[in-house]
Amino acid sequence: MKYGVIGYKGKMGRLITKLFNEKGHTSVLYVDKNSIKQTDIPEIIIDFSSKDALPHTIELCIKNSANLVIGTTGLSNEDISSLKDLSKKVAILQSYNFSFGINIIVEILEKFKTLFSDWDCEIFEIHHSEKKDKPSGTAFMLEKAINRKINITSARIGGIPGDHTILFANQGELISISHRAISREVFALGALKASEWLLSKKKGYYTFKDVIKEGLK
Ligand SMILES: NC(=O)C1=CN([C@@H]2O[C@H](COP(=O)(O)OP(=O)(O)OC[C@H]3O[C@@H](n4cnc5c(N)ncnc54)[C@H](O)[C@@H]3O)[C@@H](O)[C@H]2O)C=CC1
Ligand SMILES: O=C(O)C1=N[C@H](C(=O)O)C[C@H](O)C1
Repeated sequence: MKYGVIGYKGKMGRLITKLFNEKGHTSVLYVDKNSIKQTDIPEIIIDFSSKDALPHTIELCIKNSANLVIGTTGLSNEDISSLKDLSKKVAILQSYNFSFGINIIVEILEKFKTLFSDWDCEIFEIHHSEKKDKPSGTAFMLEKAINRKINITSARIGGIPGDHTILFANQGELISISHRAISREVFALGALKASEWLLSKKKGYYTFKDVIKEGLK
């Protein structure tokens, strides 16, 4: 596929470009802060950058009729509404976490949340010290899956790619559900899987759960 990367100079942008090229895909659009290079029309645009990039990303998707895979976090409700509007024109896959593991945990939480309705719950997340947003997008995804207001504790320390723990406790027991990304390559692999899946779609709003749905049945 011909693809473009928004945030190509960043940690995720560089990994995505390397992986996609290794798999035989061709990068034809590179965008970063104050920098744009285009050699052809992309079929898919992949955005792992910053919420500030979103208006330009949307403009590029419309101009190139390109589908969008977006992993950028820290998006507002208005940003999500803009993406939903865009999904009437092209296909969009948005997720705050492109690992299989977190999406499986989300599925489990959605299914069993009522069993925990009278348990205390807290979410803890740890990320590398360069991460700009707090709490993580994934923590919000987990809170949404449990469907109630949950206290989230964040730490920004060292080079941790992404750790999330959900604790459920009552007076006699503690359940801990944890996920650790061992390397951020897992997110690049998820973005590749998502892009290949989205390529044939014409329009609509999808999440990474749609990609892994077959395996969850
Ligand atoms: N959904 C997921 O699975 C994952 C999401 N992320 C998210 O992806 C984003 C990027 O993460 P990293 O690569 O670690 O960050 P990074 O800071 O290493 O890279 C971000 C890149 O975006 C560029 N950028 C910033 N503002 C821009 C703008 N207005 N226009 C174009 N480019 C712009 C920066 O110059 C930088 O090169 C973050 O929002 C992060 O939370 C990161 C890992 C996994
Ligand atoms: O910025 C990161 O690095 C990550 N961001 C995502 C988030 O905010 O949840 C996903 C992952 O944990 C890595």
